[in-house]
Amino acid sequence: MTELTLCIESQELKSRLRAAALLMQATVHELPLSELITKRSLPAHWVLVDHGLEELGGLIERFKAMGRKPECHIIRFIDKPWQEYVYHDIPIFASIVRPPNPLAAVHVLERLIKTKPLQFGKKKLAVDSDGPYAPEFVRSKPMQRAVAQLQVLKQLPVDTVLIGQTGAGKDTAARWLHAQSGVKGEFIHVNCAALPEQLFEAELFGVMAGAFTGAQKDRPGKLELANEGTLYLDEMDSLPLSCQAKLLNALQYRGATRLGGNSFYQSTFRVIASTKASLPELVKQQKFREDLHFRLSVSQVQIPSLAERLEDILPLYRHFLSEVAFQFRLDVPAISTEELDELLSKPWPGNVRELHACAQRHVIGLGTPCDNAETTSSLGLKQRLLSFEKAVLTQALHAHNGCAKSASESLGVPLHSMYYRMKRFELLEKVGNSLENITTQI
Ligand SMILES: Nc1ncnc2c1ncn2[C@@H]1O[C@H](COP(=O)(O)OP(=O)(O)OP(=O)(O)O)[C@@H](O)[C@H]1O
Repeated sequence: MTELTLCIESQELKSRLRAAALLMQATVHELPLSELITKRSLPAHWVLVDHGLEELGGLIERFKAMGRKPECHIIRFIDKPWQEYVYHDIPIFASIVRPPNPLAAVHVLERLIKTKPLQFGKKKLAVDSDGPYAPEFVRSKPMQRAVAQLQVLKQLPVDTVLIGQTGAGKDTAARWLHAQSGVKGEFIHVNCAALPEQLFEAELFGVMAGAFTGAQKDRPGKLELANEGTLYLDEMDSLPLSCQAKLLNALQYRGATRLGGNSFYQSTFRVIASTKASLPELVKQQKFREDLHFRLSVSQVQIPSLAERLEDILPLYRHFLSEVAFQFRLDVPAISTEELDELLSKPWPGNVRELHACAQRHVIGLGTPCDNAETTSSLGLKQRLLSFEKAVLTQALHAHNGCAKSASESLGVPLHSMYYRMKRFELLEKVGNSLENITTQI
């Protein structure tokens, strides 16, 4: 049975957590923080606190002095996401935003408690990682400028153009704006570069049954689907001129007529467009309509390239390492000084996307930032498959607390074959079990 000790000051939060514990059928103890700090032995289970870090200082010191993995795990409730992100050296298991009701509390607590065997003693502690613009990742001036603009624009649903290199985070920014603006409707993504010219009208404006051969049913267009939401026109700079004229009309009147239809429908949506190239430059080259450029560019945000965000590279990289390690149930690798230098000196033409891929390779053992990507990608198919196999096995073993039998069943491989593979990849030690331990668990 799960045991929770509540060291909670806020009465409101306390009653929510009591109700959550009831729903989870967990046993609850209550204790003021001062008593917890001076208690002879710490409770060997989950301790829920809502204090500031300063107030928690005594408890943290006590954990540190113990010099070993404590049996007691602290979950700290905070007011705002990103108040703290990752704790590398203090033994707080997780910081989570105060759940708004008991059901939400059950949800987060159960999730945390389930991940305990995996996260315990590891550095992946972030739970409330619901935003790409945590102060942690926005230390560079150009990114601070971009985020300040996005913060304003999330409250003003004006049409917006996001300008930036490939992989810099335009899509991320568009989705963030949509999520933060609190609109009722959906986020509808249209990749202008992948949309054949002949299908443009059908896709954007919709189709009535019988409009052309094969149109058996009425189909709404993206404009209709985006009603009360966001229409994200990705790679807007790739849209052919003929389509630009049709789009301009639809944006001007915020509506269209389905192909084969007679009636004009209206739709209320915000347009966010992304472009790699400068629209005024394309206008000069007569590749982009000036009127459409003016129509869209009510506001513009330049998303900086990673090379302009040197201060953000390390926090982002660390975050990706933790995220990927968590995903594959692998250890978070340490970063050497050479690797740090390399991370800061690479040109990163693929921007954040490339950084993420680099962290993936690092975690699954396919290369460090010091290896150049060509060397890594020139690894043979066999070697890459072996690496993937190792990651899958490790993940299954962690998910089953090191029990080879359960892991082999979940993967659908015979037990003897599981052992063979575990030995081959030296996983017996990695999951913290000797062969004998694992055998006795069978
Ligand atoms: N600030 C950020 N924090 C965390 N991850 C990010 C951030 N910005 C971008 N990413 C990640 O980088 C990758 C590329 O980002 P995204 O798709 O937003 O770029 P893009 O500019 O739209 O790229 P493209 O022009 O190629 O479509 C994604 O995996 C995204 O999750």
